[in-house]
Amino acid sequence: MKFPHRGLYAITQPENRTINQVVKDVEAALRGGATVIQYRDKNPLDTPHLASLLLEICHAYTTPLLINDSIELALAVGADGVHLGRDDGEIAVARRLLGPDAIIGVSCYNDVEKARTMAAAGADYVAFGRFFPSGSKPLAAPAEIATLARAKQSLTVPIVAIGGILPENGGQLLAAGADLLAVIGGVFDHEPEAAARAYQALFNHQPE
Ligand SMILES: Cc1ncc(COP(=O)(O)OP(=O)(O)O)c(N)n1
Ligand SMILES: Cc1ncsc1CCOP(=O)(O)O
Ligand SMILES: [Mg+2]
Repeated sequence: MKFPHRGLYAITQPENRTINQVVKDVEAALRGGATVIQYRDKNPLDTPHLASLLLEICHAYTTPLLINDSIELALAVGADGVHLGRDDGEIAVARRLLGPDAIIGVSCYNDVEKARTMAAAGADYVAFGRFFPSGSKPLAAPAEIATLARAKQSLTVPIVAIGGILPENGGQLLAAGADLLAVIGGVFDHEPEAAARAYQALFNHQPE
């Protein structure tokens, strides 16, 4: 499955939720128009089981499911790809294990030079952030909105922005150069279908 060029990138929030609730919430986000789902679970209960359920529902909506942090889990469940941060493994290893069609995304924080290196190494998208204070990851280091504009000038892979993004503040990130908005709390701390629609509306106001 291809990584989209724009849209809402919804990331799961399984803490204090049942497996059924997470699946229902992800389906609601998909109904609302989420274009990518990432399974991110820092305190897993039954990770392969939940990941497989999410993969099934994502594919029913022809939407890719990426796995956060774990190349092994992505391989085990046949996910569409993986998201790697600075301590999560190498692009080359992910590519070798997951294959040429896998979507491999990387965190670049506030570092455009790193993003160029990662894109040259085969990353399918690069992510910058956090742009606004994030309740989901309070200690995430800040990134500057100007970084998005600099990234846009020198990168051809899609640019993802993350961190404290709401329908009210996402537009400025798109205007600065982000292609996708990655969101946890703004979608899953609310009714996810309506929340996803509110983000999707931002893309209707941006030039292609
Ligand atoms: C789309 C996207 N961007 C950034 C991150 C953060 O990755 P990382 O720095 O590895 O932090 P954790 O999410 O693992 O806490 C992400 N997950 N997704
Ligand atoms: C995983 C991650 N990396 C930087 S901020 C963040 C959390 C984003 O969640 P939220 O959209 O709730 O701020
Ligand atoms: Mg990580």
